[in-house]
Amino acid sequence: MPTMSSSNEQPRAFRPTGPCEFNGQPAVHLRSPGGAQATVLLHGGHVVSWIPAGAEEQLFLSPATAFGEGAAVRGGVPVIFPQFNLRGTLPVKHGFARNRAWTLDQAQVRGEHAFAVLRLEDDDATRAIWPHAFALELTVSVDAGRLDMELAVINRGDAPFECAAALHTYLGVGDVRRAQLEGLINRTYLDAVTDETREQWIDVVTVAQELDRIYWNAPDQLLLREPGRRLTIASQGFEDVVVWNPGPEKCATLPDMPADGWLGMLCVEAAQIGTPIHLHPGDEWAGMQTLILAS
Ligand SMILES: O=P(O)(O)OC[C@H]1O[C@H](O)[C@H](O)[C@@H](O)[C@@H]1O
Repeated sequence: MPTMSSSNEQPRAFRPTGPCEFNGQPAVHLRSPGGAQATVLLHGGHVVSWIPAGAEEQLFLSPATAFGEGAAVRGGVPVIFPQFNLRGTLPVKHGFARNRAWTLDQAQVRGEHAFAVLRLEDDDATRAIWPHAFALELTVSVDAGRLDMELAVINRGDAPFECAAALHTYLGVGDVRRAQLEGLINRTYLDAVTDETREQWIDVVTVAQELDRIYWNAPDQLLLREPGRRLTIASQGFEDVVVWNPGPEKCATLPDMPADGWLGMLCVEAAQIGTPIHLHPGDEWAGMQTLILAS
């Protein structure tokens, strides 16, 4: 059941950097000295809002999403770990990181940035379905027109493990049918709708119906264009990019989306799927996605 906003929440326009509540859930708010803001739920280590300085909300968050224990929030930036979709042995789609309570390590303003570090470690419940000792560290930072999200995976155990990871970013758009994603030309992708491997022959990806693609070894910089907006989507460490929109028919079957919700979103996900992350005991892997709004 979706929970409603609690009336004693501080209006977002005045929230400083530090712990807060978002829709009744524990969260951390970031505010840079220049006025850029982001909000991250402790549940899932889930970025639910990013407002660059002097601009509007850039992320999509479904008005019908559930919040709270066990929920997978629809929108924002779900953290996908240790499995992407059902591509692996776990029975849980997209793994368990998005469904669990993370802890807040720190939230600070430093120079022009405001940043927070959140952490998730293995426990009895995670080891019951994935028998490895791990830590995830998510660092979220805002500065002017820029959002950086870095996900680190650490092997805390005494045996190697393999995993996948992704930052499943839901970008908000005015009308997805008028949005263009540029930069994927000549890349090979798996079309997950038809289960076929294809080549991207033109430079622009547009959405008119369900679109679900994993681009392998994607470039580290893409551009989202729509009327009045240019947003650069950069990544480091993540080799793949997933582009997803449910389209009208699939959207109508999603209980946590309004029927026309697909028009207002485009997922551009920084992902490590094709070549699994392989970590020896004590090793660490990190990947970053950066969003930059052109002024
Ligand atoms: O509904 P969810 O479990 O959040 O998954 C939402 C979507 O995530 C990714 O983008 C996958 O490529 C899609 O196949 C999936 O439908």
